Amino acid sequence: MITGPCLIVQPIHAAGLDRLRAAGLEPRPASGTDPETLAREAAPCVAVITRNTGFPARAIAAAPALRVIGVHGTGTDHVATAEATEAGIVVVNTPGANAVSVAEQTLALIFALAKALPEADRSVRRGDDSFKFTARLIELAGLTLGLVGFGAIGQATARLGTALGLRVLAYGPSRPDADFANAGALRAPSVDALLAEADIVSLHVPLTPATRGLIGRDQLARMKRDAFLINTSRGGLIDEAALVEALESGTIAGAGLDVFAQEPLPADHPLARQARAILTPHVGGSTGSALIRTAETAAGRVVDVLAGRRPGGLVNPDVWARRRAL
Ligand SMILES: NC(=O)c1ccc[n+]([C@@H]2O[C@H](COP(=O)([O-])OP(=O)(O)OC[C@H]3O[C@@H](n4cnc5c(N)ncnc54)[C@H](O)[C@@H]3O)[C@@H](O)[C@H]2O)c1
Ligand SMILES: O=C(O)[C@H](O)COP(=O)(O)O
Repeated sequence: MITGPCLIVQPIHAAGLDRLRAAGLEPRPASGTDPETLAREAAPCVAVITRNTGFPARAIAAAPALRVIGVHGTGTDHVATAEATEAGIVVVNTPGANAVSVAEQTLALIFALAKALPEADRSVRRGDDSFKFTARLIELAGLTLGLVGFGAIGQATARLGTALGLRVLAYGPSRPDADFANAGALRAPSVDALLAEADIVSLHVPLTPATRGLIGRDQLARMKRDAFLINTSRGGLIDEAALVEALESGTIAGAGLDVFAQEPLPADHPLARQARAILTPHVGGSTGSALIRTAETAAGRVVDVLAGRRPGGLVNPDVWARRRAL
């Protein structure tokens, strides 16, 4: 029987909490997400489950009993994995658990831009039919969708795109040809080639030192003037000041963003004033089914680690042999 408290940094679906309780753990919701609160509340815990606010080095240092950090989701850029590894703490995530939902969110942002959904909705509510006659909406079939990153979400997005009649071009140098063939995508030789050719550019790479600022002023200038940029991955992939400038000057036609360098996006942020941008608050994985899958998978992997079973989704596999003992 496993016992001990598991800090829940941000709310997760009850299915995950039930899984922890069934194994003997006591889920404890954190009362805040600042490093000081997390350090204080993680101190007695054997496990932590975190969402995209992450788990900082300071909290790791303050938690001598901590054995495992479960990441609710795929991206681990926000977790102090190097410090966890150093301390012998296992980090697990849930790749793929929310991939289809994020691909659907990507398509939702594309549709919202192409069909001007916010503007259309507002015009109806005003009782004003002028939009019907001024609207110049976009037919997607036949356009080129360019995907930067071709893992679980990139491939799921490609399948949805090809079903709509989009021509899908993808950049994923480490992926085998079979992934492209199975998803109906063409291989792009470089990010620059993809930027020049795509009518819609969508980002699906993790945030790492190599991908931070991947899309800056130069890359935006390479895009077509009537192209859209979509980001459901991480805000840090885009130089947001350059994006604001590109939207204001008409260098690109619009942006659909689910993620931001700072979350929540401050209400007075220049992106929040862009008429050519559609913004959602990091909800790509927040469908009912993805939330259940992600919470159950994260909780199940935390329980596996504490029970001594090698879990799926090991982020720091090297630590397994020298993990902290219970
Ligand atoms: N908005 C949301 O709620 C949400 C939900 C899930 C994931 N995400 C984000 O989406 C990202 C992608 O998720 P995924 O499930 O597709 O992950 P994945 O690991 O399956 O795929 C990522 C792909 O990017 C590739 N890659 C890494 N660096 C690259 C580079 N410089 N150039 C080209 N390719 C590169 C990897 O090799 C991999 O194939 C996650 O890292 C996460 O940050 C956001
Ligand atoms: O990387 C991911 O999977 C998402 O960013 C998950 O974020 P969430 O747990 O806050 O939904």
